[in-house]
This record gives sequence, structure tokens and C-alpha cells, in this order.
Amino acid sequence: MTRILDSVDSPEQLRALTVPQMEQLAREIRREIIEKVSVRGGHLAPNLGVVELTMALHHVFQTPEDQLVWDIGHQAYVHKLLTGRRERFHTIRQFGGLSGYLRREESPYDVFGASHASTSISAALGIAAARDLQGKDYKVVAIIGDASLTGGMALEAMNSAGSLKKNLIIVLNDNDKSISENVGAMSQHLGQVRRMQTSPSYQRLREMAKDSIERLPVVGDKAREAAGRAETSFKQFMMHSKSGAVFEELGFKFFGPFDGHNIPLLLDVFENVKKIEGPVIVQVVTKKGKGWDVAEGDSTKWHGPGAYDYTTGVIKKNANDPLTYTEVFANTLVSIAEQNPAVVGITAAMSEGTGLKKLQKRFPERYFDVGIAEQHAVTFAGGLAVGGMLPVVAIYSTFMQRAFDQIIHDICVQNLHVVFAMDRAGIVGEDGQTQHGVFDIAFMRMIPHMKIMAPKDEEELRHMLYTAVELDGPVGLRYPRGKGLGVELTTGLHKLEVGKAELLSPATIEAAEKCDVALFAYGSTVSQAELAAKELAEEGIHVAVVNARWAKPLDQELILRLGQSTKHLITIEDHVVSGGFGSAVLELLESKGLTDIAIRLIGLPDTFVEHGAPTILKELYGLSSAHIKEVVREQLTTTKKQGVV
Ligand SMILES: Cc1ncc(C[n+]2csc(CCOP(=O)(O)OP(=O)(O)O)c2C)c(N)n1
Ligand SMILES: CC(=O)[C@@H](O)[C@H](O)COP(=O)(O)O
Ligand SMILES: [Mg+2]
Repeated sequence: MTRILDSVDSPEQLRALTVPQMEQLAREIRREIIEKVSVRGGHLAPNLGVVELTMALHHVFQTPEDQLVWDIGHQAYVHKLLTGRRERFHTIRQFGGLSGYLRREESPYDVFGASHASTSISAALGIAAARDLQGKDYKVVAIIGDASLTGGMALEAMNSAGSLKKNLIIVLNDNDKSISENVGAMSQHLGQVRRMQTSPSYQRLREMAKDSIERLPVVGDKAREAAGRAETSFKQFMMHSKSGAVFEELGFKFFGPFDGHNIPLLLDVFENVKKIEGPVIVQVVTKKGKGWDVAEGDSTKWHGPGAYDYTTGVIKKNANDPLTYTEVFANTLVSIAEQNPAVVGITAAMSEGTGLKKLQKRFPERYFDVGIAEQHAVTFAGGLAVGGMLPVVAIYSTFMQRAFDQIIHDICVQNLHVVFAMDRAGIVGEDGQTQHGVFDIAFMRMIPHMKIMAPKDEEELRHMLYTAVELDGPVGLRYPRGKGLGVELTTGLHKLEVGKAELLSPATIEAAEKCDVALFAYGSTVSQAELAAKELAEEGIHVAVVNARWAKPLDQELILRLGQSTKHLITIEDHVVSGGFGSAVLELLESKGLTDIAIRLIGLPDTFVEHGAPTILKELYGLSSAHIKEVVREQLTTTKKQGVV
């Protein structure tokens, strides 16, 4: 059977369709997404929820002249299918393929790149301000989820938009979900609006009020606007300050909630609101996972699944896989919390992703999900520390970037004991550019009082977490995405000595001093370093391998000793070279005037790493044993010099 989807590759073609054809297309798009995403995984449930919404937006707004600014962009697969990328859709999130988020260089329809939440209103407002300054006349629409709306940036942007009074439309895609449950007072407020407006008594009263914008007759625009105003004042009357009136108080015209799966309704609503002057919020209620019962039934599990079988709805997982770093972190945190009643855990809307859900189950009162609010999470942790608790803030490395000033100003200046558990450090893979956690060593290392470490495997992670809790002052701990190495996990926990690295091979320091090269590997790169050393030994090249453990403070004694004896140092890390662990070693040599030691730094270059399978990316960027071997050979054959790989 020929599909409508096969003849629609642009918004222009979409605009030529009738409503029944659009409804058929919505079914086909869902099928396409469910099938194609099954191969490598991706953001399934968020996309199934916005099929009709995306179609209606592209139908009503003259994209790409009119600008759609998606928040996060994890829900933009439908947008991609409708804007010239249908044929490449099967490559999504693969190396060399389409990005799983929005990329300006990928399409003129991708107005503003994202993946970190809550940026869309700021960006859209900036575009609207630029439009007005240039005397242009196009529409700007920000599409933001109910959880992203709770993020600090979104609230700051609304504060600004409500007073600048630019023509700007904010579509609130309200599916009553973050990845897991949406949390916080704003979320409760939106829930209250939804419930109020679907309650029988409200419905009766609203019918009496006649002028509901949801049921606007085909009348002139002014009448529609007036209807909107009447509806709004009715809402204000009904719900006093406890309704969408909060937004009205901030200077927005607020409309909704509307059924986000009803195409004719959405077309009508957008046709109307696009003619309204000033900032407007349209609340659209959608269902995450819509159209596939398994995803609708558990949208948290299906938010961003790995590969799955679309015929059975079973997510593929190898039963023999070792525990993930996240699982080991979470189990260890729970056992530490069992022993130490001061320990509390904080997540910023990532209870599943960080594993903190386990702490929530065991100690609900010592678990805090603050929503998409990393800055608040860190300062909140500072307050908990001042109040006598021992906070472990579990935030992905990439999202910790949001809280840079809070880490400095609220934690480190006051030398507070807060543990920063940074999951997804290093190359994360298919999520790409914006999600790789490759800057944290640099932005943590430069801050006074901070101590930072990274484990070589999941067993060491346990002891590092324990160490971080037992220390004082701010401590950062980074560990990678995905499964561990499968090493045996012990039961006890011991404290590691601060600033002490581990010599892995050869067995003694004396033997290490006689090696040709000393290789200091940080965190997840240790296993590749060991492999390289083993293979080089077969060529008669002897490499001392050190598990660095600490990027701050460094094991100065060991670095200087092996540096001076071998005269050849190499560092490796799953992080940008600039400001990373290797830079710290280089700074140490410089500070001691040791310019006769040849040093090479292996790490990521000064570029944003693309998306793709981690194995491909690590090979490409030289985080492999093969590349380490090359660097060692090169270093031994060239004259001793200082340089950066
Ligand atoms: C700053 C930041 N913190 C955390 C995340 C992780 N994250 C990705 S999607 C998501 C939930 C978003 O919920 P919502 O905005 O309601 O969109 P939905 O997925 O429900 O469509 C979160 C917390 C992020 N992208 N950015
Ligand atoms: C959109 C977003 O930021 C998250 O959904 C992220 O993709 C989650 O990453 P993990 O799959 O590593 O938990
Ligand atoms: Mg949501």
C-alpha cells in the first residue's frame, strides 16, 4: 500500500493535505518512528506524543520562514521526517547519520540547537527581538515540555518575555511527565489547571460562559481574541490566582488546555493564536508514547530506550551483561546511606538515569528530585551541608555544566562537603555533541578546595564513592555511561588515600623506573592503557602503567619519580586535552622546571565530538590501545620533546 508519508517530505506538501489525510499520515509517522528507532534506540515516547502537534505547527506556520524553536529537541523526530530528512531518518543517532537532536547545520528548519532543557523560550525571545530590530515580520514559536518549563532558564525567559511584550508564541507540550514523574510546585499547578478544566462542574460552568476558545466558531479574528480574553477572565474568576492566571499575571495571554492529538482543533487554535499580539502561551495536552500501548503504558521506560523488538515491545538486553556504573554507584550509595544517616541524595530530574531511584525506594525522606534545576540542586546541596547533612549530588557530567558558578560560589568558596557524582562522564555515544561529558575535569580542577577522581572500573567506583563521603570539602567523582568491565565486586568499602595513584604494572616502582615510558591513565581509559602496554611488551617496549585515580590533587611524587627516571610520560583521558588531567601533569612538570621530560597528552581535541557508537568515536579520537601504541612508538623514536597529541 502506498503511504502518504512517501509523498510528503516538506511542510509545503503537508499543507496540501486534508484533515483525514493528515490523520492517516499521523498513523504512518508513528509506525515509521516505532520501526526505525527500534534498531538503535532513541527518544521514542516523547516523539510518539507530538505527532499531531508537530504536523499542526508545520501546517499553520510558514516554516522555515516562521521559526519553530524546540526545547531539548529530543522530540523532534517528527519534525525531521516532515522537513526533508525522511530518507535519512533510518540513520538517526548513528555515526555520520542524522543527529538525535536539532542541528542548525543539518537543516534550515532546525532553528536553534539544543539537548539541554529549558533554553527554547530564551532563544525564541532573542530571535523575536532580532526580528523586530530588523523590521521583519515572521512568527516565532517555542515548543517546551511541562518539565522543561520548570527549569530556571525557562522561568527567567518568561520573566523577560512577559515584560518585553514581543510577539512570541509558547506552546506548552503538557504530557504531565518529565522522564519520570514531573515534580515541583509548577507541575502541581499545571496538573491543577488540567484537572479543573476537565472537572464536570467546571465544564458545565464553561458551557454557560459560551466563549470558550476551544470551541471557537468560525468567526473573525477579533472575536476569537475576545473569546480568548473572556475565557481567561472566566478562568481567573474560577480559579483565582491558582490557575493559568499565573501566566497571565506575568504578561502572557494563556489559552488551553487543548487536546494535542486532535488535528482540526490544533489547526484552528494555531490559526487563531498566530494573529494575537504580544506573548502567548498555548497549553496542549498530549500523551507520551501515544499510539503504541507499551510505550503509553510506561513512558519512563520508553522515554529513551535502547534497541528493541517492535513486534513484541521487548527492549533488547543481554542478561549476562555486567552491572552498569550507574547501578554500582546506586547500590553503593544505598549501603553507605544505611551506615551514615547524614547522607542524602539529590537528582535534577534524572532519578532513573543516575540510579538515585534506588535511594528513593530505601530512604524516601533522604532523596530529593528537584526537577530540571541543576543550579538549584547544587546550592540546595550547599544548604543541606551547612545544615549538617552530607549531600551526594548525582548529575550527569554534561548537565553539571549548568551549575558551574554554584559549584564555585556556593560550595567551593565555603569549602562545603558536597559530593558531586558525575555519571555519563566521557564519550556517551549516540546522544552526541551536547551530551558528551568531556569538560568536567577542566571545570572542576581549576576550582580551589576541589578534589576530583575517576575509577578504573566499577569496583573502584565503590571505594571512590566511599572515599568521597568520608573526606571533607567538595569532592568530584566522574564515571562513564554504560556497563562496567565485569570485574568482581567485593562487599567491604575502604578509603583511598587522597592524591595517591596506583601503579598497575610492572609490580614494583623500581621496575617501573626502568621502563621506557610511563603511561598515566585516568578513569575509563586505564583498561586500554593496560592492553597497549601488554601488546607493546611483545615488541620489547616496556611501559609502566599507572591508574592515576586523582586529577586533583595529583600524585606528584609518582609522576615526578617516573618522569625523571623514564624521561617519557604519556597521559590519557576520556576528556578534552585542554585543562584535563594531562594538562595538570604538564603544569606540574613546568612548575618544577622539568623541561627535559618528553610528554604526550592523549585526549579529545578542541572540537565538539559527533554522535555515534562509543567504540567508533573512541577509535576515531585516539582513545584506543592502537593509538596509545602508536604514540608510545612515536615518542621513543622522535627526539625528546614536549608536545600535545
Ligand atoms: C539541563 C537538563 N537536565 C536534564 C536533562 C535530561 N532530560 C532530558 S528529557 C527530560 C525530560 C523532559 O521533560 P519535558 O520537558 O516535559 O519533555 P517530554 O520528554 O515530557 O516531552 C530530561 C530531564 C536535560 N536534557 N537537560
Ligand atoms: C534528552 C536527554 O537529555 C536525555 O533523555 C538523555 O538522552 C538521557 O541519556 P541517557 O540515555 O544516557 O540516560
Ligand atoms: Mg513532559
